[in-house]
Amino acid sequence: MSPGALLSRTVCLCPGQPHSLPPPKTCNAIASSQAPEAGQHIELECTALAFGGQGVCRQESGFVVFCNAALPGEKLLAEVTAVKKGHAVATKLRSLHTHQHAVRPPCPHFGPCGGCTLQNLDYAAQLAAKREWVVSALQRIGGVSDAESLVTSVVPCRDVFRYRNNMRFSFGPRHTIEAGPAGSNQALPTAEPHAHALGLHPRGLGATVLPISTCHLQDQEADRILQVVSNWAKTLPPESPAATSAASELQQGPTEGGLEEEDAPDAPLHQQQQAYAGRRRQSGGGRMQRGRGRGGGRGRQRNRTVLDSPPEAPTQFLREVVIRRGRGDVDKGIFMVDLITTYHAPERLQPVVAAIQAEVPAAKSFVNTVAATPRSRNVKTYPISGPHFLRETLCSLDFRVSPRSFFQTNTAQTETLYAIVAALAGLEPASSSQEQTASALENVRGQPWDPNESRFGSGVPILWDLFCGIGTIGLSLAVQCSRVIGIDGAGGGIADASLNAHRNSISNASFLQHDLAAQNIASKLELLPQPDIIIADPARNGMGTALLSYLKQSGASRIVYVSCDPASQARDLRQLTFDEAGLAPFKLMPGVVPCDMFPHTAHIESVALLTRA
Ligand SMILES: C[S@@+](CC[C@H](N)C(=O)[O-])C[C@H]1O[C@@H](n2cnc3c(N)ncnc32)[C@H](O)[C@@H]1O
Repeated sequence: MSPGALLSRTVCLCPGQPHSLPPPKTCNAIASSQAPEAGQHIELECTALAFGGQGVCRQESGFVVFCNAALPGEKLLAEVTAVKKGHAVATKLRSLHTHQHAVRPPCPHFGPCGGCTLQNLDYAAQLAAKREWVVSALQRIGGVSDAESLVTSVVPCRDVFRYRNNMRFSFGPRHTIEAGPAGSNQALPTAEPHAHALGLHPRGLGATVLPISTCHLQDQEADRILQVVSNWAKTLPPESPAATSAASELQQGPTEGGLEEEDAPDAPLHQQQQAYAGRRRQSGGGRMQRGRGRGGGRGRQRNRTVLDSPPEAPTQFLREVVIRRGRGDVDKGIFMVDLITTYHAPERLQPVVAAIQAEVPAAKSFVNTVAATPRSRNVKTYPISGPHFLRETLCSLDFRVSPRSFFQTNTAQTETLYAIVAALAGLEPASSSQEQTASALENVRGQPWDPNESRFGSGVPILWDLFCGIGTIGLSLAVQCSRVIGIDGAGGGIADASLNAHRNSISNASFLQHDLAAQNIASKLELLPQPDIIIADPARNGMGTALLSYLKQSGASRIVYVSCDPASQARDLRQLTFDEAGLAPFKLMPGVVPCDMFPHTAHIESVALLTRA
């Protein structure tokens, strides 16, 4: 979320209404006459990190300025890049003193890359800032006055670099950008448009691509694949100006830094419906609308069919590449490469597949996803070579992951997250082998509530795993339940989940495809065996109001709410705990546990337990 979005989104804290982070109170109090001018160099003091990783700074007058790369407590010199109503946006030029938590970012792309915006802050300080985001969202959006005492310290990640099992890189349609002054986040248009740059979107410049040679979040062999694809792309003849400008218009990818956590919900090969569009929608309504406006009619028209051959209008062929690495026992070290194109022309991809195979023998699986636009409703994935899925191991279970199925990106830390979820659900964690998991559980149990108090006897509870993806959470707990019902909107994820139950000889779990945001969702859910425990792990936009109302009137005694967006989580918790006539509210329990799945990025996972008040 950009600071601008953070300030401009409308706020309504009535349960059941869409709402968002309210603007900092100070902003409205400062007269706009005290605003700096664009281009001006100003001295700032950073007081906090806003959700999204921007430094919240103030001028001496108190005027609020959001500045990237600014660290809490730092005094700095910055250049104002934009002045909005009530706040300004600036780029850091240099620090005015040595900051105690500043570290040298190891990545050469730090600054312009929109991915690791916190790489210049030491890890302990990152964790402190992330905890503050969760506390502040609960206070300001959730209306939780004692949030400070409810939220535990953040469960850290053991591996703070190269922890991701997949990365998505974009082909640049028209411009590339270069690094700005060291430590700053400045993006500069190059003189020469380059149609075949491969990299990540810089923050705030969705239609441009920062060429990336190495990403410290993926492993080094993945870097080699990235370089092979990048070198191949450079040898291609440039696209026609019409094609690149069409792509530029349509390219409003949400993957700033390639780090969107709502990776595409999947549908089975050749049965994709709405999945790719779903991911884009989940990642932020504002972006979706913005993209639609820019894409215009052309984008909508293309959405209707998958393009099995080049379209009539000039179209840039290459869109994105996703590099996934198996980290489980079976496919450990095996890569799946998904080349995402705007139309199907497999012969054009053969040279790059051969080049990757020659350079990185561990790359065994190649697929081609065809999506005419980032928001295409019809998407197909065609196998090119090798298996068209990966096998992953989580909590000692074997999972099949299709190319675009959602799978948590930090495999090692996912086991820790799931152990926290199990503990809060009153169940035994499926895996507590890692030291890290043990300390996470200690973190949970150190709180003044006792999970044993309402512990379910083995095999008793009915568990609903809402937003289940490929079924990982529910299946890992199935042995302790009489029944697990997993629900997700993505057909491909549900297909994988059912296969995963079978593959692991789990017979008490079933998986259903439903749009949990639908207004009539109650009519679907009331037909199911009613839950004792609900685990909900929605995408970034949280749960819909119809679902929240249904959960409130369900017979469930506890809900474990896993979220990758503290703001939408706080909003939903407010509705679930709101005392309405005739509906027994839930109570938010002490022990809201932030778990860091994404070091150096402005993302935090947070797990909350609700029980009946
Ligand atoms: C953060 S993922 C969680 C997946 C799973 N719990 C896990 O740990 O891997 C969010 C999931 O929500 C699903 N989803 C998003 N919007 C949905 C909707 N409106 N209805 C149902 N499922 C939805 C996505 O397909 C995705 O699988």
